[in-house]
Amino acid sequence: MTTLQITGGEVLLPDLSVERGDVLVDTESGEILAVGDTDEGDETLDAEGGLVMPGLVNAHTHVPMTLLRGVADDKPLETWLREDIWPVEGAFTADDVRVGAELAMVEMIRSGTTGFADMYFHVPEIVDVVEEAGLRARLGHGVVTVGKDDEAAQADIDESLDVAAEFDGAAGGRVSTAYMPHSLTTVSEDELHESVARARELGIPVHYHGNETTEEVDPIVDDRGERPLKYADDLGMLGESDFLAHGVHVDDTEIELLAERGTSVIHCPASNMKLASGIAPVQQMLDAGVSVGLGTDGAASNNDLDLFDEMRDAAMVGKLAADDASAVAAETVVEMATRGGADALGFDSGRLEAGANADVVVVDFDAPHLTPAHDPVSHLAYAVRGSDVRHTVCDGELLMRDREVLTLDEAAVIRRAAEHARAALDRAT
Ligand SMILES: N[C@@H](CCSC[C@H]1O[C@@H](n2cnc3c(=O)[nH]cnc32)[C@H](O)[C@@H]1O)C(=O)O
Ligand SMILES: [Zn+2]
Repeated sequence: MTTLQITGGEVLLPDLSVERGDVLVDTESGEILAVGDTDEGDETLDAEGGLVMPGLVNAHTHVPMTLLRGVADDKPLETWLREDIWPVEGAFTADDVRVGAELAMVEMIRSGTTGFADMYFHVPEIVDVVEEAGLRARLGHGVVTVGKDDEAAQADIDESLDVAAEFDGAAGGRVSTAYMPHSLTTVSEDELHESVARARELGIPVHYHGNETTEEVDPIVDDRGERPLKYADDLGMLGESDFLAHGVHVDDTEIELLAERGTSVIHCPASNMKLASGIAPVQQMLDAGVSVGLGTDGAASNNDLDLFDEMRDAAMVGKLAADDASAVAAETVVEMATRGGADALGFDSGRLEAGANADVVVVDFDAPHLTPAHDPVSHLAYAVRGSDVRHTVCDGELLMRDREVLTLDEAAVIRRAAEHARAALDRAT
């Protein structure tokens, strides 16, 4: 056994109290051995002046979309997807996806994210990059069958189920998978019915965009005379390990259903604001017992992958939505970005506790915008930025030390990403 002691800082404990202490990690098994007063490690990581906390979990994103950052702003979802995003994505090669994923992973490591869920295509490339970057991820191939002939639609579904079966447990267990139909309107009822049953046979969770906009919800209600999540429930898509992104336009009956079924909702406040999709009733969902994680969604609708930003957005817009300044409090968003997301994705992470995965980051509190540090949890929600992260550890492996990314060549990744983005845009237009 080789051990790493993260030492000299304050530690954020699972009850969100903060104490001076160390975290001892088994770098081989990738587990936390002890928190608080620990033995010395074979190696040490200096956390002086910092807060040691669980790595953040970005529970809904599309990593290769970093290449589309700033490509199409200030448009609503449907127009944005059909006019701008899907045409360029159609020109993406497997290599573009790899390069976009690399850029996203550098960005996530730098801003304290150690785990994420991703829906995209060319998933084998994304698996490769996760393996190299050292992060933890639940990955899937997004299925869109609307506008495709039967053969192409079936091929898309088969590919999603095949990659999910093939890569579950890859990268030494850091990669897990899910079946990912894009949404309840971009895949037909028969297709969902049949494919979700196949996902159940494989024992893999289902992840999709749910109740994101009124343009998506209204036609379902008009055509079927029932709420979208009742429809999803009938299709078997509200299991305990399933998780849906957005949940913006959900009514009381749907909130109750989510709580009863134990299905998680991944709140993506920045994307919902930017595309003017609406404001998710997060406090209401939490009060009803729904488990909620936090996601950035893709970089083209955010426009970054900084979960500290997302925590602040969630707290701010949550108060506005509830017309109550005490709604979606600092502790709540910190929970959502750590344990909430980890639980939604089935990661044994998101808390600093012996036995949990050693997914740990150190935030440098020695900065003017973080002074005075009366309440570290308040700072995490409202004042810390991704660039304040000093060290990032995932599965016991050091991914960034003193703001230097160790697993990917940052300068080369940035250069390649800029080149690939330009070339893909040229091909698409
Ligand atoms: N196999 C599909 C690809 C789906 S991947 C997942 C898709 O979700 C899209 N996407 C990104 N953000 C959002 C969102 O907020 N709502 C709905 N779709 C999104 C993204 O652009 C990507 O095309 C195909 O052949 O088109
Ligand atoms: Zn999305």
